[in-house]
Amino acid sequence: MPDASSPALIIDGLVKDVGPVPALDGRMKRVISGLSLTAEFGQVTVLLGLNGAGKTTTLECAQGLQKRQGGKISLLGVDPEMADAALRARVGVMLQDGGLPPALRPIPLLRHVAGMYQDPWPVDELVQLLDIESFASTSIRRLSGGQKQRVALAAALVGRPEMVFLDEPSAGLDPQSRQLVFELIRKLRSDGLAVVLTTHLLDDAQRLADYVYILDDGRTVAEGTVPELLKAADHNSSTRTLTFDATPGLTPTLRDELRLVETRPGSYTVSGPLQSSDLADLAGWWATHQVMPTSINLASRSLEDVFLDIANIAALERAQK
Ligand SMILES: Nc1ncnc2c1ncn2[C@@H]1O[C@H](COP(=O)(O)OP(=O)(O)OP(=O)(O)O)[C@@H](O)[C@H]1O
Repeated sequence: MPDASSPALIIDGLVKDVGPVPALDGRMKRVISGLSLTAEFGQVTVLLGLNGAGKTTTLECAQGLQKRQGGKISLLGVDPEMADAALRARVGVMLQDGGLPPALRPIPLLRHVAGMYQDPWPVDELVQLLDIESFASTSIRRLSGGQKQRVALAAALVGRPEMVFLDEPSAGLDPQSRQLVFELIRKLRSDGLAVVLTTHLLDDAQRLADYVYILDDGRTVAEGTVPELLKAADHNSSTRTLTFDATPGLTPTLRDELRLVETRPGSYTVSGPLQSSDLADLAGWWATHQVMPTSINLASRSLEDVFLDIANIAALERAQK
């Protein structure tokens, strides 16, 4: 295993231009503007961002697949633009479009890839972990999107890499396959690998991430562990949502800072900086008016709420520039 005392990946002030772009009269377009991030061994680092935020470009620069215009990158201690076969063998990559040979069947493909490494992950074990056996006799061309994803993940891991880049590994997976992939990612983490992944599924990020970077317009606009991001958002907007079902049209009186809406007859939503004393006030009001709610639910903010807040603020700031 690698030296886990220094990060697996360090990106410092990455700048990336693409083009020439016809819509810009053939000029280049800056899509990454000074982005920095770090990925540690034994952790799952998640990149979040709206479409076009720069996640794939960042990962491709980190892997040395695209040349950068500025900044420094250290991938397992080496500049990825100088990567040789030895470095590539230490890094597993699962791309969004898979890039698998369409005519092959999954297991021969994995055995072929395994043959390129001195000490590969036993193919049978990977096949079992990702439940590839059930579609093993089908050529890759005819596999469903989710089945291809699982083969692509197995192919990224068969060389026993020290770090893996997974671009949207859970996209298009059914709930059962998603669970298999999650368990495997958790195993990679506990085996000490550095896992860097992108996803649009905030629920997945919340369940898997040790550290999250939120990208917008080629920059990092927020970072932290999931609890840190949730806590910071609580300070900023402190929105928790209480919903309850009770007597239609009988609207409780609450503090001015709280917003109460009867979303449909008898269904109420309270949002705002809810405190425990508000719950006591509400219960008192119900007691006074002899109301017994039929359901009550207090939801804490999810990573999705935080992400949308941050993305909206970033978009507003861009519009004001
Ligand atoms: N060759 C290119 N020419 C013009 N624009 C490009 C080129 N490559 C990337 N871009 C632009 O760079 C930006 C970042 O793209 P990138 O694919 O990295 O985003 P992303 O965050 O991965 O998006 P998604 O979530 O949709 O996969 C986008 O605005 C994209 O249109």
